[in-house]
Amino acid sequence: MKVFISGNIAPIGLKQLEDNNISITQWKEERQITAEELVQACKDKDGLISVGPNRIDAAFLNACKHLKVIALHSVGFDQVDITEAKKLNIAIGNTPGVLSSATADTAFLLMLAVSRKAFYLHKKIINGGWKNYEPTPELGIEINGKTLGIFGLGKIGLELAKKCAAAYQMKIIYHNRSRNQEAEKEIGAEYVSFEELLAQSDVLSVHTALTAETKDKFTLEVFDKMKPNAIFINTARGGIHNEKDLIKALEDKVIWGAGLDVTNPEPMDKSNPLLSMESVAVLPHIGSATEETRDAMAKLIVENIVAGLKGEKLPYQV
Ligand SMILES: NC(=O)c1ccc[n+]([C@@H]2O[C@H](COP(=O)([O-])OP(=O)(O)OC[C@H]3O[C@@H](n4cnc5c(N)ncnc54)[C@H](O)[C@@H]3O)[C@@H](O)[C@H]2O)c1
Ligand SMILES: O=C(O)[C@H](O)CO
Repeated sequence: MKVFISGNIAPIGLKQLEDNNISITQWKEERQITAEELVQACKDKDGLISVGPNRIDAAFLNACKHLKVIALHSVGFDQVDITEAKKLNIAIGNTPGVLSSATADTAFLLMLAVSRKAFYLHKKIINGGWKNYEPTPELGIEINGKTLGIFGLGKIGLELAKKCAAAYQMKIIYHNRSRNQEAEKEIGAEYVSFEELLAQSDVLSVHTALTAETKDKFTLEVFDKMKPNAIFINTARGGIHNEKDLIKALEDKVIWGAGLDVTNPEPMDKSNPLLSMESVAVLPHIGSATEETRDAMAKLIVENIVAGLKGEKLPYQV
């Protein structure tokens, strides 16, 4: 059985694939593989491990109908045409759960970094701007005891809510497609309408998938309904907020700050105005990027690939 890997996965995953007698070919270049190159690379393969944003759209799936399984190196699957894959009987697997804590940590890190203007002040030191100790004009705001609003209280949202309730006694409110009884019982999370979420959150963190419903959900009109001292955090997908509107909302002080692990497009251009704003922190999509989590993701990917190549139901099937 032959598998193509379109990027890097943890070495433990490569070893486990070899232990299962799976022959692997891997994309080693620094640049992202193109759509044409991906089709070409998958021509004689039985499975694909898709790392990064390669579009697994109808064109790709129809050009590679022979694939038995595609294991995503992600929990998100907005890059995949699931309906078409189902029609063509190609199993799609993802990596739920194992990355929830690491990704919630990234949201937590951004929340604190924004609240104290940490990335901006770090750059200020590099640029020789730290002259002496004095009350700084760049004051932060505190998180302790404030209200955290979660948009999309699934696995990652719940991890963040638990961390914020425990560490900072934050009040947790959330808006979701359905009620999350576990969160309501465990941390007293309160279900609110989307409008209430906007009106009450001091920190609003996005954790839904990118779908037709959530695409461009956060526009200027929406930011306008938030508190002027609110912090907006997005570690889900860059397409969920409208970037032009977010820039305008920050420039006009409609909201206080923003922390982003995801942007639209990715990579973000280094001239982007968000990168020079005081109360903004941006990371290059590192939500799950810890050694422990990447090892755990690789193990799930191997389980999905091995099952898919045998024609069995994937343990983590989308
Ligand atoms: N930055 C990163 O590296 C990183 C890492 C992991 C996941 N992610 C992103 O985070 C997303 C969430 O991951 P998860 O494991 O928590 O998924 P999940 O499915 O457990 O949670 C998503 C939640 O959003 C809710 N939801 C979906 N559409 C909604 C809508 N229109 N309105 C309200 N609620 C809605 C769902 O009901 C669910 O509770 C992924 O889809 C992925 O895009 C990013
Ligand atoms: O969805 C995910 O798991 C991350 O964003 C990695 O792509």
